[in-house]
Amino acid sequence: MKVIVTSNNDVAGKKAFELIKEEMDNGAKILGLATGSTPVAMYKYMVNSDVDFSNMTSVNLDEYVGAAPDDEQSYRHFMQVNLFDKKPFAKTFVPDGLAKDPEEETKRYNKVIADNPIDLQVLGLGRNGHIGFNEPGSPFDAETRKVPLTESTIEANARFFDNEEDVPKFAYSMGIGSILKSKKIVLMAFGTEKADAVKGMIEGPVTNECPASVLQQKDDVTVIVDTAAASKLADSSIDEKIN
Ligand SMILES: N[C@@H]1[C@@H](O)[C@H](O)[C@@H](COP(=O)(O)O)O[C@@H]1O
Repeated sequence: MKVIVTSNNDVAGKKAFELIKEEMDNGAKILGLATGSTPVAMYKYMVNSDVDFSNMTSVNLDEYVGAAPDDEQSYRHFMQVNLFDKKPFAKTFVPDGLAKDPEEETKRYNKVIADNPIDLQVLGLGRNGHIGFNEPGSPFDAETRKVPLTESTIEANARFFDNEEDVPKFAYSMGIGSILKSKKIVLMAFGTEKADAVKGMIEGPVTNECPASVLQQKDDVTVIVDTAAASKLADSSIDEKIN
């Protein structure tokens, strides 16, 4: 695990974009993408670059169950607005929040992941250490499935909805087992509210109580955090600082 601390999330987004570009120069064709506020700066750098993504495929981590693609809070909508509408990809996959049969949808999405092995997976981090929507307690070998969201995640994501009651209670999420199959991982986390999760992920025991801690066992993981999210880390955990 390589840990980079940046002065702010814009610098982090630029660094993550550069890592994507580097992988594309090395032949990467399939990106695993994430939503949330964390990757927004990275998408801005992608959109404002002269990089051509029209031969690329993307596979997103998750989607709210019940969210229509054009719902403003759906992750499909987020991806269209922040990236795909401005930088077209050849193919983009996001779980279908409106799927009638959850079991069929998870099977379909597992086939999408198997058919499109991810070269580089971008991740954010939940305040409780979740990745995708793999909440504490999630098995490390899980594939895509329908998962209940924890109170902490519902509360954290309420800022995107008019009322907390409107936050969906379930999501489709790529499982940790599938995430670990990607060749490389870039995880970003910003702000003091992520500092405990960042510490657990990097310095804590590997336990599914902090799902992201499993990344300690994977090669080729780059963690990019701002100074606030890094505030509880020991100096010895930090490999590089970028201002
Ligand atoms: N399912 C998403 C995750 O994919 C995201 O990484 C995380 C952090 O969100 P944010 O980046 O808005 O802090 O929580 C959400 O619940």
